[in-house]
Amino acid sequence: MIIGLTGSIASGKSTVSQMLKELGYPVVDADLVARQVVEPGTETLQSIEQAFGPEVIRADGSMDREKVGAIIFNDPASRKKLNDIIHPAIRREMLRQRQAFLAEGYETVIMDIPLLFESKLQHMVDKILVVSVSEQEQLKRLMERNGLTEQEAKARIASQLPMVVKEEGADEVLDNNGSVDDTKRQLKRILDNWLTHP
Ligand SMILES: Nc1ncnc2c1ncn2[C@@H]1O[C@H](COP(=O)(O)OP(=O)(O)OP(=O)(O)O)[C@@H](O)[C@H]1O
Repeated sequence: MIIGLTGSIASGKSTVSQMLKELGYPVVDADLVARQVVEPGTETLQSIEQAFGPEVIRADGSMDREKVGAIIFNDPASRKKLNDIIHPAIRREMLRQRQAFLAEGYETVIMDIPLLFESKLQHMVDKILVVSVSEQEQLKRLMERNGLTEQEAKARIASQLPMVVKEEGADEVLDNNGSVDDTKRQLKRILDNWLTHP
């Protein structure tokens, strides 16, 4: 079974992803994959160099994110060009890692995809688990973790798909308003249920 793990900013996805790793599940981490596909020497980075010129590559062979950021800033055509290179590469690599875990003999694979709904990647998974918190708790945790003002934190929350929309698309919603232990108990219950009644 392929389980997609998602939620909103500061809802507790990383916390739950870590719990799943501790329980022994293999995790494909979309944020990590996004960095892996543009590591020095990758085909994707070569394509980016061809598209935007050698100045986007640093002396050590890594991508100069600031330069790339400056090029695509306020330039939708360049942004699209970059996304058209990077997004398919991320999807391919996520599927490759998923397949590698299955080939190793794992029967359940977790795909930790923060923007699962925004990127329309529902087709990659069999079940969707959404980690949810109340707006109040989300705001409080985000301000604390990132040292943001209320206004800054609210702006970040507003830039994503609303929590309720994600909950509607979920097979199960994990309520992360309580303690970490409470979340762990819910997680185990949901997994037991899915894995015994797929
Ligand atoms: N049940 C909980 N009780 C208290 N604090 C929590 C709980 N779950 C997570 N947190 C804290 O809330 C913050 C956000 O959690 P986490 O980083 O797991 O969220 P996330 O969804 O991965 O966030 P992002 O999308 O921004 O990376 C962290 O500081 C984390 O330690």
